[in-house]
Amino acid sequence: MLTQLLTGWITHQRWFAGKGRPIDELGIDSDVELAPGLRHLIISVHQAGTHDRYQLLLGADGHTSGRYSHARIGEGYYDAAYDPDLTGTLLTGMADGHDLGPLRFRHLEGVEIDTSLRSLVLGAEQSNTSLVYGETYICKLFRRLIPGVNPELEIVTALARHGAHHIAQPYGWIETDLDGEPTTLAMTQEFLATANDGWALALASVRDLYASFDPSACDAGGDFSSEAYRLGVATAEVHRELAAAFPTDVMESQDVKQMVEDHRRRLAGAIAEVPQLAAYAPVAQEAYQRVADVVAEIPVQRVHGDYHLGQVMRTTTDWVVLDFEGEPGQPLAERRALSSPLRDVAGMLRSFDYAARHLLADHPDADELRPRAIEWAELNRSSFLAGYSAGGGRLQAEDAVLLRALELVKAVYEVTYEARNRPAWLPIPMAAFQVER
Ligand SMILES: Nc1ncnc2c1ncn2[C@@H]1O[C@H](COP(=O)(O)OP(=O)(O)O)[C@@H](O)[C@H]1O
Ligand SMILES: O=P(O)(O)O[C@H]1O[C@H](CO)[C@@H](O[C@H]2O[C@H](CO)[C@@H](O)[C@H](O)[C@H]2O)[C@H](O)[C@H]1O
Repeated sequence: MLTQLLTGWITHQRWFAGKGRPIDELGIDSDVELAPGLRHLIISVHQAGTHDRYQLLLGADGHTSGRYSHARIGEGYYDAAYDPDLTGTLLTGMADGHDLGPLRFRHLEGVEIDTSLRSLVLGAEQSNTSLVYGETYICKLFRRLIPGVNPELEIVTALARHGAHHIAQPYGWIETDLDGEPTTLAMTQEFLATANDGWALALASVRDLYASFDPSACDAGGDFSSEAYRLGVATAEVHRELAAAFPTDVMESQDVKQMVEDHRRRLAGAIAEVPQLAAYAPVAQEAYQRVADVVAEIPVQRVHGDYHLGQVMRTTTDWVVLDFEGEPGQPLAERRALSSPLRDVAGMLRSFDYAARHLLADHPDADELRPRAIEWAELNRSSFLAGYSAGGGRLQAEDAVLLRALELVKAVYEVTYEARNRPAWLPIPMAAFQVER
């Protein structure tokens, strides 16, 4: 029976959020035939008081004669995201803009989608599954479904309408209604075939520095600081475009204090999960208290929300910002709430620290290299900030208190993220509390 097969299979998927807990019940909420041999399923998973929904492209084995054994779900069925003979149906649907039962396929006005391209699943499985069509489109299938328009779709379509150029152009999307709300199932964007992601570029620079005999970060061959500066400029431009495309506001003193309270609560939650963090709690508490004491108001707007080097790509001409979804796992309302753009600035500053430190973990000369790693991070942090200011981003002397606190807020988030996903990386965010700024 299909639900039994799915129950056994889903717990092994990278994107399944309920790992380690038994499934009480799995049901099929929606089952739509997209093409012969291809069904679109929305599955409900009930586990000890939680209810999550996931989507799946279900292929019938008869169609493939077992060619997609790596995507096998069980006798007779496989995950058809891996079958390029079937995934063209998604492009055709978006190109036509038709409805299929409860599913709505849409494209942006004026966009023509090439339906002849074949897909490949991008790299390793993440929280979502991305299909790359030829070298032209990337279609992200959101696996775990949260009712509401996905912030990534909402933001990039609004920015595209405003003529923004630091984004991958959106082309189309698929949606349905969940709990009475239009809910994004997938979105298709321009695939940046020749671009490199910021994390890979930064690591190349750090490796180069470690290998070189130059005494300082700025003299090393693979200097990244001019790129960090350009990234700062691009970030300021994206913030300006977000402020033009969405409402803005000013957070008054009472709300600033409320925000500080929320950060304190999150810190307490993180300590409950990762007790070693307790030793550094006073550092964060002090930074938060300074915000409550001296910051009277904060300009707020839509922001990226989970900004780091893995979310930016360098094309031949400029930096492009991806994945405006906010922090995965946070409720949609929180991810869409207005925030200080310094939150993104703080996120990227943390990312320079990550890039500098993560290669130290297994390095035989870690103690010798540590000062150079710190120097690399400081150089790129200051270049990024200089670029952000030059690009028109608000960064005044009095913003230092808020920026410091937001960096520690991000480090607290990273502590729980690493404890859950990559415990060996935990020392990287922990080090953020040991640096005096
Ligand atoms: N438009 C794009 N063009 C080229 N590569 C992309 C594009 N979007 C995403 N990628 C690649 O996929 C990776 C993960 O993308 P992302 O949107 O951050 O997914 P996730 O939400 O799973 O983290 C990026 O680091 C990048 O390498
Ligand atoms: O890219 P995602 O939306 O999945 O973001 C999550 O995973 C990130 C790691 O892939 C994580 O980022 C942290 O590690 C990065 C290096 O791998 C580093 O550059 C970031 O600064 C650091 O926060 C992110 O926090 C998490 O939400």
